[in-house]
Formats: sequence, structure tokens, C-alpha cells
Amino acid sequence: MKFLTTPLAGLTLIETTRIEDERGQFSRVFCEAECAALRPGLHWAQINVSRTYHRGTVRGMHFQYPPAAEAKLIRCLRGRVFDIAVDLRADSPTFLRWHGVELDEDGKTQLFIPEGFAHGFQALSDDAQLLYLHSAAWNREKEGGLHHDDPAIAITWPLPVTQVSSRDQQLPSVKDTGFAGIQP
Ligand SMILES: Cc1cn([C@H]2C[C@H](O)[C@@H](COP(=O)(O)OP(=O)(O)O[C@H]3O[C@H](C)C(=O)[C@H](O)[C@H]3O)O2)c(=O)[nH]c1=O
Repeated sequence: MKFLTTPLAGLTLIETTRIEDERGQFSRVFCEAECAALRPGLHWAQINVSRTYHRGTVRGMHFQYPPAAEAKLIRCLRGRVFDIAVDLRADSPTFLRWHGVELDEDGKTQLFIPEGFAHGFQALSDDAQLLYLHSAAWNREKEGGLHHDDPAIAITWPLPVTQVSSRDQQLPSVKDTGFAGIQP
């Protein structure tokens, strides 16, 4: 595995090592020893899969407040997505900056998102499936979210947004709430 930095400190691209033979392919999603370079002692409390039926759909922007703040490792298992993380760390010089990366079923690139970031994605294909590793369990009471079209964040979505859950449509903007960030 190779770890590539991004303009947002801690947000890391993981380049996987693919082993191929006549039967097909094999690659690791996570390896405690290899990933110690990324963060020693990284453990996962919950592993989820999401399947998005239609190209253009957006899920997010979601995060969890401390003490349920979570790091995430995202891998695309099918199709293609534009995966986005937004820096919500109150004392970060890149507070409210976002960074996006295209992930696809080839799985050559994964995204590691530290605590203190919001996460969301747009499906760039029909039937886009993501694998999520979460360092903290889902906690409905500690869930937070920001609107995917928040002008304070100004995410450039690659495609016209075609579908958003009713919950995500009602997520607040930074301006609405005076959101000042979180201390992960
Ligand atoms: C995360 C989660 C959700 N749920 C329930 C709650 C809802 O009834 C249903 C779908 O949840 P939600 O609408 O939050 O799913 P997404 O919109 O795909 O959100 C997810 O995708 C965005 C982009 C993320 O980064 C979040 O980690 C994750 O919440 O599953 C559970 O039962 N367990 C869980 O761990």
C-alpha cells in the first residue's frame, strides 16, 4: 500500500497493491501492519456497504460529533463515485475546505478520512457500491450533517444532482447554524 497526502492534513489516498494471476485479482483493503504508517493502532468498530442505484445521486454530507467522531476508510466495490471529504476541524487552517477523488471498482485507490471530516459522494455510475470501515460505531444521537450544496463549502459536483434523501435535503448550512467546527 502507498499513502498519498492531499491538501487537507490527514486526508489520505491509499494506493492498493493488486496481485493478479490467470484466475483474477487480489488486493488488501486494510492491513494493521502496513497501515501503521498511516495511523498506528487503527481499528474498525463497524464495516458497512452502501449501494446507490442511480448515477447522479448524492449521499451526505455526514459526520459524527465527539465522542463518536469516526475515521473512515472508503473503497468502491462496483461502479464509480466522486468521493468528497470536508475539513470540519475547528482549528484547522483548511476548515470547510473540501477535497474530492474519483473511486471506482478497480479499487486501485481508497480514501482514508480522519475524524473531524464530513463525508459524502456522488454516484458517477448506476449501481455504485461502497465499502466503509468506521473507527466508531454509528451513533444516531451524535450524527451531524451539512447540506451538500452549502455555499460556505461550495462543493463542485461532477454531475447534476439527481437524487438526495429527504433527510439530506433538510441538512442545515453553515450559515443557518453558525457551525464553528468540531474538536475531534
Ligand atoms: C450509517 C448507518 C445508518 N444506519 C441506518 C440509518 C438509516 O435508517 C439507514 C441509512 O442511513 P443513512 O441515510 O445515514 O445512509 P447514507 O446516507 O448512505 O449515509 C452514509 O453515507 C454517508 C456518505 C456517510 O459517510 C455515512 O457514514 C453514512 O451515514 O441506515 C444504520 O442502521 N447503521 C449505520 O451504521
